[in-house]
Amino acid sequence: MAYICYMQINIAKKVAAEQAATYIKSGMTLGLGTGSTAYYAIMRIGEMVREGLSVKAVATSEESEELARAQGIPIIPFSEVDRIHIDIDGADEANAALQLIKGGGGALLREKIIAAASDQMIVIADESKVVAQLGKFPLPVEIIPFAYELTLRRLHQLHAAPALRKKGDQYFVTDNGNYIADCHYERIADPETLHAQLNDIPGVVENGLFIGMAHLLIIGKEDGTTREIRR
Ligand SMILES: O=C[C@H](O)[C@H](O)[C@H](O)COP(=O)(O)O
Repeated sequence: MAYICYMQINIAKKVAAEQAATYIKSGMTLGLGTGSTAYYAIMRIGEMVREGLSVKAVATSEESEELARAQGIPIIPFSEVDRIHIDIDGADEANAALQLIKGGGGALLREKIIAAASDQMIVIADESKVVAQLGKFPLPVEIIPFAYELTLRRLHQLHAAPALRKKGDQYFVTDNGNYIADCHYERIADPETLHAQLNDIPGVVENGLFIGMAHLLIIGKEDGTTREIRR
């Protein structure tokens, strides 16, 4: 996924991202998400920095870090992070309880570490991401390459119908050097239980269910308006 490909403006994603940016204040440390919606947030924060906003940031992926630096957003090492005030990130699916599926771009592990360390996680999405029940979007599960065949077997036992993600004719490799198994559930009736079952498998590093992490969901619409759901 290269940010350079977002040439055609997506109004719904852009307005959600820009609304999220209104919560940012000078002096804050920010978490910067990954993906085509987070892209608009990083671009807006870059503009705000150039207009005089004073913030520091950490990024959830190499590509978001690169984009942020190019936009003039100061990126700090984690050793210098005291607290992260606001994390702004996208989602592949979100329900009304603000439970999420993330990791469509493969950044779920770093995204979850940063979301968990943030005072507030703001999720930005267009309307197509809002669902009654999670699961139609294949759930990304990050697994280590060692003995991945055995880990996939364990995922099969959880009825995940896992498919190892590919990039061209190679396996997709995350920023952490791991693989992604996309798990096809169609409907996830009990996200909490599944989250625990997946992370209990040796070889699974993390899964893309984000439960109890998001505080605010900002939904952007094509007509340029936004709607907010708070937890
Ligand atoms: O790994 C990627 C992230 O979880 C993204 O935030 C998620 O896939 C949503 O991406 P997008 O905004 O491009 O739909």
